[in-house]
Amino acid sequence: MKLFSSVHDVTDINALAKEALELKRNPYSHTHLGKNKTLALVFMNPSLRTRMSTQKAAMNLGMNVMVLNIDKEGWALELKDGAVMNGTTVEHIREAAAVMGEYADIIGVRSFPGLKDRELDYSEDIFNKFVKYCGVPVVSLESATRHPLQSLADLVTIEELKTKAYPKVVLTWAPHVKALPQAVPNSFAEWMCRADADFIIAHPEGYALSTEFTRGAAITHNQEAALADADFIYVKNWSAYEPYGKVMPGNEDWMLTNEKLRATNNAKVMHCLPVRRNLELSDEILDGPNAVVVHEAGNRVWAAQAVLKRMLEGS
Ligand SMILES: NCCC[C@H](NC(=O)CCC(=O)O)C(=O)O
Ligand SMILES: NC(=O)OP(=O)(O)O
Repeated sequence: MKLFSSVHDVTDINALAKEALELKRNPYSHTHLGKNKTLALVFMNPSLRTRMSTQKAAMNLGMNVMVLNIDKEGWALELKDGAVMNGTTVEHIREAAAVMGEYADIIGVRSFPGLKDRELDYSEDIFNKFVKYCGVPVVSLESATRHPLQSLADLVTIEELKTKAYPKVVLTWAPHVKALPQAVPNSFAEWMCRADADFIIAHPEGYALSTEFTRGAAITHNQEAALADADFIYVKNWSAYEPYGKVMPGNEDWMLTNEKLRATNNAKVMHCLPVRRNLELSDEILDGPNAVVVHEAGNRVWAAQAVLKRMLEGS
């Protein structure tokens, strides 16, 4: 594997999830694989889980890891080709990415969307320029439109905890005070559309995701109907795709509560984290027996380790 940017870079998602679970059972089975290999993690935005779980995964494989918070610690990056750099940007991504490729065998990149210009965000300009200029395998640590390491960990979690071959999985929109990216729901949808699951998306009017990611999913504005008999509920806020990046007033009643859980099949509640308590998800759910969010975050290690292992193997 030379690139892990979306579900399209994986031929068999179930085999990859199985490999992640094998690594969970035997984390140090491949410590020789990463000997004298270096992973560089480049962050343009904050991170707790992605940063620590990917570092841990690399260490389990015997790799060395370097982290650069390029937004705070690097030179201001220029992205535009042909730019006359007489303003605030100091270094072009062409040199920056190429230089990092001299120091690392694999590079991870986190680059959130600006949520102002849809065409620019959905072109994955920053992520694709890293891929183009660094010259080594690249793994997405959440890009403008996708978060595949999260989605793989989510698939692993569902495979691990499901009690039937074909569980009902509901992705439900949740309230928030800010405009958030569509990357996590886009990505979860495109993985779930290929998973062994009955997959439904519930969101208020105005929050339809791009059909590029949701093709094959059932979509409804009726949260109550969607939650009926659900085995897994994936809670996430996102801003509108059209009009791009907007947040509509209202819809506070979309927060998941114990009352809403009653109609489900004792559903396990998932969230990628970080989660804003009592806005996106109630205390009673997060502190109750149905929440699997910490377990899910734990699985980020095995997802990252399976991907890094394949990159190191060149398979
Ligand atoms: N990597 C996990 C999610 C990252 C991001 N959440 C956030 O930016 C939360 C910010 C806040 O709650 O203020 C998102 O939704 O894509
Ligand atoms: N879920 C997730 O990606 O968390 P971080 O943003 O903390 O990495």
